[in-house]
Amino acid sequence: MQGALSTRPVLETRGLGAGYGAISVIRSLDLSVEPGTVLGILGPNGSGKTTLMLTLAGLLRHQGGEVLLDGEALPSGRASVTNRAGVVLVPDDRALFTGLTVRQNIDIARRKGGMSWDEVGDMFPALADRANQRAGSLSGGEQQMLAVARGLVQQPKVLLIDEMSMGLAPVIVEGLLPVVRRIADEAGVVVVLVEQHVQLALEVADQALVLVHGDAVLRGAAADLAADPSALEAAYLGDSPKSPPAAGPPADAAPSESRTSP
Ligand SMILES: Nc1ncnc2c1ncn2[C@@H]1O[C@H](COP(=O)(O)OP(=O)(O)OP(=O)(O)O)[C@@H](O)[C@H]1O
Repeated sequence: MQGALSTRPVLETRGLGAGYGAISVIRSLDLSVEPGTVLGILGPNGSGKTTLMLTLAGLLRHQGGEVLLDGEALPSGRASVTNRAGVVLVPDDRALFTGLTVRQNIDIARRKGGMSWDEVGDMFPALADRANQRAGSLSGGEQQMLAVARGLVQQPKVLLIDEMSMGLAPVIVEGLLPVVRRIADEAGVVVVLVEQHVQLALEVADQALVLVHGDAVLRGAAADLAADPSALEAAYLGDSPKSPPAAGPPADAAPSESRTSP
């Protein structure tokens, strides 16, 4: 995968299995992601994207295989150890302290060596302007910025962003995604981005994979995937050698024309 800073992967999974108790969702997933790479995780509803993120974050135990950070295996199902090692999740519900101000949300999360308030303000001017506003009174887009900023001040090596666009209009998402690119380019952070707006995700990502029923049915350079919407659509519909043809996802789960066409 592309990586401006080094060719040594920061994040790897080897034969990773994930799920819930007796339920297997992800089967034997291999990933290798280099510094400064944005990896887009795509796929229809229920395909295992959030399950993967929770497992990478240590919130779910592995069902098999391993997750490695800088070549060292992370313990299975140990969220605080994983977080301290540098894998930081921005959850889809954003999990902000809504009664606290923007600045307080940042200050609580900051780790030694993490981004300063001025650096946060440089990356998110809208947050700097609202330092003393309660997080609960921010707009959805501003709350998402705050959730990402709170992740950044934890000095992540890997930032897992689950559904940045949840509840947001595409135009707002379009404004947020360049920040994701900056995070990867300027800080060398690996960003793993789950995103329903396929085309927007492919514009910002270096690499992408499509999960369907827990299998990576299509993966490659984001630009290549964006250039071949029919392959992408076929992958969503389960029409792939690695995934037997299935009834297909619900109609609203398949990428719409506006999402897949370049
Ligand atoms: N706590 C749970 N217990 C059992 N099964 C679960 C649990 N959470 C999720 N699942 C199942 O795991 C599968 C994958 O769900 P997951 O949330 O990872 O999908 P997703 O790709 O993130 O979907 P979406 O795009 O709708 O958010 C689904 O079949 C879901 O029903």
